[in-house]
Amino acid sequence: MNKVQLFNQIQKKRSFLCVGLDPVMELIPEHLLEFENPVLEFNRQIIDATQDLCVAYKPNTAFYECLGLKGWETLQKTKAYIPESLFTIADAKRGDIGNTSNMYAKAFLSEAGEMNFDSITVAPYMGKDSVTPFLGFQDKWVILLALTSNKGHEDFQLLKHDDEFIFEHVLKVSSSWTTDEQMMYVVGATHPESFQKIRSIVPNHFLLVPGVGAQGGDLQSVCKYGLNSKCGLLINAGRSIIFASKGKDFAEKARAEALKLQVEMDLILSAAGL
Ligand SMILES: O=C(O)c1cc(=O)[nH]c(=O)n1[C@@H]1O[C@H](COP(=O)(O)O)[C@@H](O)[C@H]1O
Repeated sequence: MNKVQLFNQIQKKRSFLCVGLDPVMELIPEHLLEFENPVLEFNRQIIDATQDLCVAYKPNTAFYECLGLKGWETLQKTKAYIPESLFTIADAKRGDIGNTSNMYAKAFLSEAGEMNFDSITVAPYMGKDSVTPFLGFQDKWVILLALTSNKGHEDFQLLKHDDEFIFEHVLKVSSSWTTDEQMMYVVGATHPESFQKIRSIVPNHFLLVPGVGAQGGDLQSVCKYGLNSKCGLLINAGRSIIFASKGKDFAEKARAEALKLQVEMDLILSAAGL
């Protein structure tokens, strides 16, 4: 999916919500355990209940990899179940020497492959040749970690280099590797104070913003400086939506949580004239 198509979906749905599909076997409602593949059934029902309220889904591959072969199959079938009009993110946080990155890119982005995601999260630590192999696919995206939502972001991302933070340096340097039609950045919702600076470095890029909901991030504060003329934000919420209830009403409750965010997003878009 290209940038114009993504923005069109945002305007059509009045939403820039990304639902995080990070299922945990222990939290799957009991009545689903009778299905041959409870995790897949869980994901399907979450997708059915939320797809008109969001523009993207982000399965984090760790939640599937830990289930072995069956997990990979579940990831593939989940991806295949997501309607084509929604943007898909393989949250795999890859990045390695060039020829290895090339294989990761094929695995997750290739149209001929089994996954065929629109995008993949990538760690910048190994530099340009570890990232560029992911850029060789038309209308597919790299989502590079910039300022992450976790406590450990302080350990490296906030070190200074030439009087700027390392994460700012990552934004400056990596944004010259390709255009804002192929690169997005991860910025945690837990750092609302950083969005003004980030927008001065990358005014036009989409930002994937995890951390709203379970991690305590606030939508309004992120949007204050994060929003740009093409919206430029995908706000991810995982647990607060998919585990809103552990009962038979889990899909209904997930929808209610997604709806709350979508209604807020509609107002934000309208106030910005989008
Ligand atoms: O790349 C990510 O998506 C990511 C980056 C980051 O800085 N923080 C972060 O929480 N994430 C992911 O975003 C999701 C957050 O999920 P919830 O905290 O359940 O909403 C998880 O899949 C995390 O791995």
